[in-house]
Amino acid sequence: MSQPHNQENIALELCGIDKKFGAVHANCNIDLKVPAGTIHGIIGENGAGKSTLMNIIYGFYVADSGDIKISGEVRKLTSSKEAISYGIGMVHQHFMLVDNFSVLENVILGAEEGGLLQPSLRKARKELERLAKEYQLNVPLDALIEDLPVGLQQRVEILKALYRGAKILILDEPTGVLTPQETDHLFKIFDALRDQGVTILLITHKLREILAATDNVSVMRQGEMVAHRKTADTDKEELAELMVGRKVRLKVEKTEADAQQELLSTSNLTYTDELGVDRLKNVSISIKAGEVVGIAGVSGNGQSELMSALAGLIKPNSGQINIGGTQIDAQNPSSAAQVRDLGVGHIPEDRLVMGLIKSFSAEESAILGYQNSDTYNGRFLNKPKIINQECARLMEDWDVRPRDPKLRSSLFSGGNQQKLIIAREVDKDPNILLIGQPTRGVDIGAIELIHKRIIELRDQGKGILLVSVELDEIMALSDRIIVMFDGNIVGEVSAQQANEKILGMMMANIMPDELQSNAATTSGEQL
Ligand SMILES: Nc1ncnc2c1ncn2[C@@H]1O[C@H](COP(=O)(O)OP(=O)(O)OP(=O)(O)O)[C@@H](O)[C@H]1O
Repeated sequence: MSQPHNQENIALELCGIDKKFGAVHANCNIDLKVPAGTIHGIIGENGAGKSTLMNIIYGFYVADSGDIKISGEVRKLTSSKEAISYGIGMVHQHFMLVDNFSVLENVILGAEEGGLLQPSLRKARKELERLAKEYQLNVPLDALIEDLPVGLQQRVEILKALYRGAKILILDEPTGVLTPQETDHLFKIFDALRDQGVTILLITHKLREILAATDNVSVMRQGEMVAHRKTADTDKEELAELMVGRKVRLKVEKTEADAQQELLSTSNLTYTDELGVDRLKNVSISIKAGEVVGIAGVSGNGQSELMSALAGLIKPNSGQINIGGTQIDAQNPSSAAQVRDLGVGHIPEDRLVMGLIKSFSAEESAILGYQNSDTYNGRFLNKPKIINQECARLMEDWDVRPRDPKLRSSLFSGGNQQKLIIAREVDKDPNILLIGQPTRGVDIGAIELIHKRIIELRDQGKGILLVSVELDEIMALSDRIIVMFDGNIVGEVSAQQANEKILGMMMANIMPDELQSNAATTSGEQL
């Protein structure tokens, strides 16, 4: 696994980095060389040790052994402050910004003497305007963070790192929350940074992005660095196999759907949020047994509110929801528990906010929402042995790693948390599954499993509503695709009709020529 490079041009070198968390050997004797002014991808299954390694480089964790060299010099990095002083910056998966501060205040916060005093702010503004221009990082400097879309919040994080002098920038899953357009822009920013000699370490599960954006790629598996490749010399199939240690089916195999009776429908559902914004405008949909209905749209166009309304989590202003023949009074909707009783399983979009409780053990998270059922409760006390056994069974069935029901939910990697949540919901044998972003931050082996299981559920006659920002995923799994824009359903296409161009245009509320002729049959009322 040699990595030949001219020593003088190495921005970052890791020699024998080792880190254990109790029995978990998260990083085993890792060697890595990253040439200056390159974009270096780090890939690996969930739990392979990527975030741990990046956190060591960023001084957030201290390695048990091994050396970190920055521009050829061994540096002790025992805090993020030290790492920043050596020119290392990190943009985390979950942003670390103060919501009710402006962009400018966030960038300067803690970065220089004088803090938020006027002279410092003036100086910072000038510097930020320069950086924004140089790297296509335009952000309104006086806007509050809470008013910015996630794509712009991410730019603030990048600006923050550059403002502190970052020459090596680590980005952990930066595109998970971005629209395709925002992702394209991010890659342009990467190119501009590379042109100025900045070195980028990019962690992503999306092999398409690795191939599009990086110069080199290194693969981790079970704590070890198992391969290095020049990006130009490899392809998706090889990288997937290196990550997982076996051949991975990248294509979803499915036969044509055999849609049966209607299981769920809405008519003219409307919802206005607490700020008075109309999020759902007369949304009418139908889901039948044995089909996957995908909802495509740039995030923020009503998909999340539709899922929440169907799951009984928000109260629509008007309209009807019918689940399995039971008419629900949408103004006084059943609680989430009652919706569940009608056979609806819900895999929420944000697993850390609504899917599980981070401080709970896996076995506690594995019964969330069902904790009051007789299965888990005796007459007076709950049944700890049953709860433990059930969680162990789900872990085995869905390959949740590590198989430790007692481990805190927050200590599982994102993909393993996701498998646990899906396992919990599917295990209750619902007729209808509302699935939000099923593979966000999930590795390729787990995606293969999750996709396969979703199609199996469809073939068993379940009705599935799928919301995903990943167009590839929507196209691979759905039998029908509904597109939402500004709270409206703007059209529907079949799996056969759909392609990225058509969906992209509909997501921008432009009716593609191909669909003009049958536009009349795709309005919300007919769905
Ligand atoms: N603070 C911690 N305490 C205990 N175990 C931990 C801790 N942080 C990580 N781990 C474990 O170390 C291993 C590596 O985790 P890490 O988060 O580095 O993987 P990853 O490759 O980044 O995964 P993902 O792609 O899901 O983000 C996992 O088994 C994880 O459960």
